[in-house]
Amino acid sequence: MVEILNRRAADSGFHDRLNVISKDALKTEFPQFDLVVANIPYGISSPLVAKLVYGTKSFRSATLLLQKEFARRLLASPGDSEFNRLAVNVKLVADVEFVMDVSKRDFLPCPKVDSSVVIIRPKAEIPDVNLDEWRAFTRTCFSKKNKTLGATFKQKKKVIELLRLSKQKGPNTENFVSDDGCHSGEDDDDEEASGVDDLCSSSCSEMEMSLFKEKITQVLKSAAFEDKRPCKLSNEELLHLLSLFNQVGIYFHDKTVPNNADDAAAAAAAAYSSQQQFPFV
Ligand SMILES: C[S@@+](CC[C@H](N)C(=O)[O-])C[C@H]1O[C@@H](n2cnc3c(N)ncnc32)[C@H](O)[C@@H]1O
Repeated sequence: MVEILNRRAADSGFHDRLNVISKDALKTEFPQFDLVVANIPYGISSPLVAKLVYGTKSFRSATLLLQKEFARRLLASPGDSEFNRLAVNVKLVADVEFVMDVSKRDFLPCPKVDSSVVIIRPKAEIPDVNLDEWRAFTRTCFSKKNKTLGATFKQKKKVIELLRLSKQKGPNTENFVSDDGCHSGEDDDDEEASGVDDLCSSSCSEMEMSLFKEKITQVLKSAAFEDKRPCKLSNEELLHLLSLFNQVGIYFHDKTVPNNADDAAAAAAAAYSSQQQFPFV
């Protein structure tokens, strides 16, 4: 294809205006660009979209042919069954417009899946939020997207993780944890709790854990988030919740351990980010 393209450009007298880069799109640094128009391999949709919208290169728009289901997830709004972390993270920094569906029968040979064309346009202004922390926060919120936030943040593993991070990052840890609401020995019904006791004993006491858990619960209750599900929340609501956590010294960090396609996308782009000094994924 590269040869044909170069030959056609030469035949039309445009050869000196065409630079074909034949490299892995995920591993290669893009030159400065304005427009993307691409029929991409569907297997790299997530990391490629992440690289485009979270990269440092500012561009006008990307018109992409995507697998229909992936396009629906990008376009989904809170409350839609397809709404997930991918949509949340992309919508924070870009607008996505649906253009058209393309039937698999329009291709020869006929592929297994239908496609859709979308246009992604980076937002002129993005919210003032630490984007690494945002990604870690949405990973936590959407780890069980149909669970309530109260249930998600009650998980022992998550409480320990956040407590340790807050102790590292917080300006004055002692002030974060009040003496109220201590219920040491509380039974935790968290299925992820096993295997974290060592982690806890090495870094924090059961008492600290209980108090910190209570602090998390208070944040969730203060703005009526406890019974809400992440898949129904707008980005404004999620940003508000993150700021409430930060206000009481609770911070999130990015583990970049992929356990599904979206996490893999974020991790791939994060790896790219760290190599290329991108500000965030
Ligand atoms: C859906 S086809 C589109 C081909 C052509 N652009 C077209 O529209 O007919 C996707 C193309 O991307 C190439 N490809 C796959 N993975 C890639 C990657 N990581 N970086 C760059 N190109 C890749 C494939 O070899 C394939 O030629």
